[in-house]
Amino acid sequence: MTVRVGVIGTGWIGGEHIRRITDRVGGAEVVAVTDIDADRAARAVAGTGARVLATGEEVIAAEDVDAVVVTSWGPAHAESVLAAVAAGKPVFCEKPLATSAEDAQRILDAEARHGARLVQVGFMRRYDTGYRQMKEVVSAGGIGTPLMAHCVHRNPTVPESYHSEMASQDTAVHEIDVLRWLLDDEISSVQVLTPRPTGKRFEHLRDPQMLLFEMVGGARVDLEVFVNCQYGYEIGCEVVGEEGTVRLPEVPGAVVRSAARTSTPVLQDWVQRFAGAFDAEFQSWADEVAAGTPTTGPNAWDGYAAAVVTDAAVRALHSGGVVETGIKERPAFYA
Ligand SMILES: NC(=O)c1ccc[n+]([C@@H]2O[C@H](COP(=O)([O-])OP(=O)(O)OC[C@H]3O[C@@H](n4cnc5c(N)ncnc54)[C@H](O)[C@@H]3O)[C@@H](O)[C@H]2O)c1
Ligand SMILES: O[C@H]1[C@H](O)[C@@H](O)[C@H](O)[C@@H](O)[C@H]1O
Repeated sequence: MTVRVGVIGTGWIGGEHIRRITDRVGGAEVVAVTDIDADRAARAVAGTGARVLATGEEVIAAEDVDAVVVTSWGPAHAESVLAAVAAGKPVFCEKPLATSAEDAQRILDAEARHGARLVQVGFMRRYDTGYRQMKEVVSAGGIGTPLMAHCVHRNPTVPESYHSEMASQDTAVHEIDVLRWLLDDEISSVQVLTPRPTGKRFEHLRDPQMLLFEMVGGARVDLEVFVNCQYGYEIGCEVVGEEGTVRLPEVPGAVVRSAARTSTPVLQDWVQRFAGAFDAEFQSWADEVAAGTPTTGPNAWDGYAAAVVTDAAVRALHSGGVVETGIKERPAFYA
């Protein structure tokens, strides 16, 4: 079966995913798209045969749309996901699932009413080869009980529309998910430290930020989020255990020796860094949707748990104190 996909939001990543599904993912095709900027939607599907519809509701309701991809702005995600679940259609939603735990809870409630899981969240790092190697090591007990993790998330620059809360909601949310997955534990508290701000930022933005997490089991994590670092896109992660450490491998690049210097390239964006992970994520999603079973990727609970932590991080940013997340038990529905 070919999964016929409708896409809501055809900006940077929406366009990437449309090309991915069209050119690289087997067993799926894009048949309909929408964007509040209709011209952008038309450009995104030029030459593919997919049609442009006026609204997300029309995409979700279209009879030839088997499954929905939501790649609009974060605050718009929850409404589209809720509409797709109400229509009984599988839905892949880019991160974040929602920009508040309250909205994410509405999605958990909607799936419970539907009686089966329909939602996958775009936490693509779980499909990255390096993170997968780390997960294998940690799960096999290769470093003993994890005690600490040190993480770095740097972007060269961000647009003026990026605000201080997005350091948690849009950027740190990747580490929040991948740490829960790597350490197989939930996050119990968060504190946000604000070092001297870089001069190379828009005035309204607090950048960089340092997030300190405590896991329910007691492990501690530090995460540097620095989204105007200028020099490139860099992701680092090291888990320290009782018997050893495991570190995310560097992405290989050719070593150049010239003019009395040695150099290697630094990646510039998430497209370069995670291209392979996105391809694997979408192939897996398409295969599992075609099989008619709930997908095994990050689900609505993972999106909810991340939103609980980002809500706490936003409160922590404003208060400067340690904020408990109050995360509840994972329901059996998401076991
Ligand atoms: N997994 C990743 O690493 C990754 C990378 C980039 C972006 N993202 C996520 O993807 C989402 C989109 O990011 P982007 O960089 O493509 O942003 P973008 O601004 O380039 O694109 C968003 C598009 O959504 C459209 N849109 C907004 N609200 C809409 C609505 N209600 N209905 C239809 N269209 C709507 C906008 O017009 C725009 O074209 C964000 O949530 C972002 O966090 C994830
Ligand atoms: O939406 C993007 C994307 O998720 C990137 O992977 C992350 O590095 C950026 O900080 C974020 O703004």
